[in-house]
Amino acid sequence: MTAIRLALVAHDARKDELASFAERHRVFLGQCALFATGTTGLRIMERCPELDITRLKSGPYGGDQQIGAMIAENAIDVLIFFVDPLSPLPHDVDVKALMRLALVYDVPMALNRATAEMVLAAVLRGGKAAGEAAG
Ligand SMILES: O=C(CO)COP(=O)(O)O
Repeated sequence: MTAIRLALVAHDARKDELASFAERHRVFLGQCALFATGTTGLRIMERCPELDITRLKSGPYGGDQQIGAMIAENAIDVLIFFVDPLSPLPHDVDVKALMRLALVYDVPMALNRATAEMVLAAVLRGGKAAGEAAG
């Protein structure tokens, strides 16, 4: 089976939550091809050093756009993006652009932990969330 290409992104206030999520699912994540924005990737690797994560630029410096471009190139199957809804962000337009491309290309996109748990459960069961959309 081809590895699921999973993008992981979190805003600062949600990075601990995403690192804990990654830790809980570290066995499954170990079977995925993982991509993350710079600081998010670092935080996950601190908790789960065995995970092989391709780290892109930090979000405000183009990391969100890099992941968006990967989605447009059909190189991401699932986006997990723990968003902070309570803080203003200097790169809000990049965040919106990333979400927009996930919508345009119908890539499963989890914006909080509850949804991410459901998406991973669906991926484990197979089906569209498992990357068939990339077909
Ligand atoms: O800003 C981000 C998402 O919008 C994430 O970037 P970092 O993982 O580098 O903090």
